[in-house]
Amino acid sequence: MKQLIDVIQSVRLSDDGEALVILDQTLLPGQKVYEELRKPENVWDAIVQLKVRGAPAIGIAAAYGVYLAVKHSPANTMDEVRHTFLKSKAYLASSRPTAVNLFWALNRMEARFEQLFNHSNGIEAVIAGLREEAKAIQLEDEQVCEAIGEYALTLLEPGFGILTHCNAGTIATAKYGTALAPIYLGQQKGYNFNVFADETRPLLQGARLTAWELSEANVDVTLICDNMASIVMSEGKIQAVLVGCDRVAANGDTANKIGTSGVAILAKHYGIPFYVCAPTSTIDFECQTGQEIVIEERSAEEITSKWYTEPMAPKNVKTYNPAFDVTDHSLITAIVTEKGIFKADQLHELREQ
Ligand SMILES: CSC[C@@H](O)[C@@H](O)C(=O)COP(=O)(O)O
Repeated sequence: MKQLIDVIQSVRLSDDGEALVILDQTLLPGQKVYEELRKPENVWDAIVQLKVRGAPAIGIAAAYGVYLAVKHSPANTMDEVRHTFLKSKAYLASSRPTAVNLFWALNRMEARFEQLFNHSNGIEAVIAGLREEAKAIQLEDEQVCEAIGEYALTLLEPGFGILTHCNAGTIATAKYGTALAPIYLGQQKGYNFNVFADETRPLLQGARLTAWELSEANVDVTLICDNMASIVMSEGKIQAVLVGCDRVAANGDTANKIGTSGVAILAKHYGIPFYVCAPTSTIDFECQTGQEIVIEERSAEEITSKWYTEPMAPKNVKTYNPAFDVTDHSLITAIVTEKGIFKADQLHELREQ
């Protein structure tokens, strides 16, 4: 029988290569709507609105975005093509600031572009090469997530209660997810995990996406409000915390969805291991500590009125809506990558590889 991870693809190129097809994550779990995006403006907008979200999925979308910009451009000369490429790259890079995969994927596309530009047999060859590179980023992400899942599974035992925050599942990546990858792989082996999903205020990625993904996949999942994590931990229901992340600094500090650092502090208090699952493309060795990570701030409306039929806060009340927070490396038991499991102070080994 086909599993959810085999049938849901949140980002892919259309069969004719003319558009990026995304699953609109803002409409889940109510509606499963796929949208075709042809222009960089559409891709930019989909990333800003979180129609496509999750660090690896954003990177894949942006990679296809620059390919589509060149493909649909009226450029006639190689210099015009280069101008189009660089303009759309800079534009897509401005969509969200925190997830390093966005910049990583765009830089990789640029390196390929320069190669093609210097050795190319014309515009069509550049377009074909960019398409190939974006597809490679997507396929590699699938393999990378599977490897993360296999490594993370070695840290877990059948029957474990697992707490997760936000959504680092199959829809946030090419396939499998990062933090949810070991849960899918464990399910295939009959591990029978009990997963607790934090609802993840204010945009409810845990309630709308993780709870949806896991229940569609027949994983035992229990939805809790963010402020219930402490009680479920104190009741002995959680044996491990698994989260994804948007950027890992060289010292192991980790930016992930707002609320993650609070979960890590609780896990430390209750003596529960806290694992961050991330592809090595999420490690930013240019960034020395978490203090250097730019944290996206989003609109007040996400806190005051979204999801409610009437505004839930006084008009004009001051708000603060950081989309991510940084978990100090001292709270992280290990970082699970496709190349193995690392303590924060071992990350430099990956830099040397
Ligand atoms: C594999 S997804 C990893 C992270 O991007 C994820 O945990 C997260 O925080 C996503 O935030 P979002 O704002 O929903 O894009």
